[in-house]
Amino acid sequence: MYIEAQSVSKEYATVRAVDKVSLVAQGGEILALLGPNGAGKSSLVRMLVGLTQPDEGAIIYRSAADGSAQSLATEAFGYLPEDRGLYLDRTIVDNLNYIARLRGLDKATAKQNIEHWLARFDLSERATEPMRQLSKGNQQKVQLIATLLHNPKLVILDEPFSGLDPVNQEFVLRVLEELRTAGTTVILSAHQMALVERMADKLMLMNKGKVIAQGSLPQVRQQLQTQQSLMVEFSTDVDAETVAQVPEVQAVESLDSRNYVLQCQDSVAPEALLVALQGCAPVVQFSRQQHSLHELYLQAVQS
Ligand SMILES: Nc1ncnc2c1ncn2[C@@H]1O[C@H](COP(=O)(O)OP(=O)(O)OP(=O)(O)O)[C@@H](O)[C@H]1O
Repeated sequence: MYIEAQSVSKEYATVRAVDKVSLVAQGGEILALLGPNGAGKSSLVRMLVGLTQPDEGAIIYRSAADGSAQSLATEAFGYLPEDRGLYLDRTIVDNLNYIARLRGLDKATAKQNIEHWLARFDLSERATEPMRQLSKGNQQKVQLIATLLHNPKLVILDEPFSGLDPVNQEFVLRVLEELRTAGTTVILSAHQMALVERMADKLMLMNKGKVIAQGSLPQVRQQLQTQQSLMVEFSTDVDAETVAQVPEVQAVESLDSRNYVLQCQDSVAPEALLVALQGCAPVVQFSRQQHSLHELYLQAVQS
């Protein structure tokens, strides 16, 4: 199954939380929604799982086989909500049995799946403890198990990494990669750029309800990158002012009297810049610095 959002918008009393957002998430693919607090990620996710309806546009679930539109059966998807929903006074295993029944699993399959996932998440020995006794991270792991228990084909996770330590974040990342390998469609929202950068096939950056960049990581980089940073080392001392006078250079940061970091428009060809810089003094080293997704994201949402 795959999912398509066609120019969906959602408005609350005073705010347009989602503004004409379109996306397609295919089986065997991880789509990550990124954006600052209030960007509209959860509002979008709630529409994707059918909890709320778009004011404009449409959400369509399609068969992977022939692309025909389908209704979304509860057993077909797993949803990790932003407001976690398990009963804190009940034990882990009671909670998971309850979820398994809701998802239509028979007793034997429920038992088998619960045991499998508890072992996988290293929680088998705590199965009979009330949720309340667990750390925040372990509660989050049980929430994830509740989402995956019935082997859904479409998994939608609102901030799956929140509350997890780095080791467990890595672990969840591996689980998501396994789901992808198994052909599951995975959509998640997250704030952890470095993790998302490593795993997502597609990214969608939102700000104030709108999409500001969308596509594969290289495509998103290209859409966000308006400036490039270059490092230059001259063979002799050069004044910062002399370097700043090179027309292509927008900003200069001096590391010492021979080494500079330069900011230029992304459209400037490095070869042309190198020729211009040679006019200041012979250049012994010249390289382009790669901005991290985190840096590009900050530039985009703060501008
Ligand atoms: N039920 C609601 N009623 C009114 N306004 C809402 C409601 N839900 C969300 N909003 C508003 O819609 C905007 C988008 O919120 P949303 O929770 O979708 O953002 P988000 O990107 O998920 O943020 P975060 O990263 O903080 O979870 C915000 O301005 C928020 O205050």
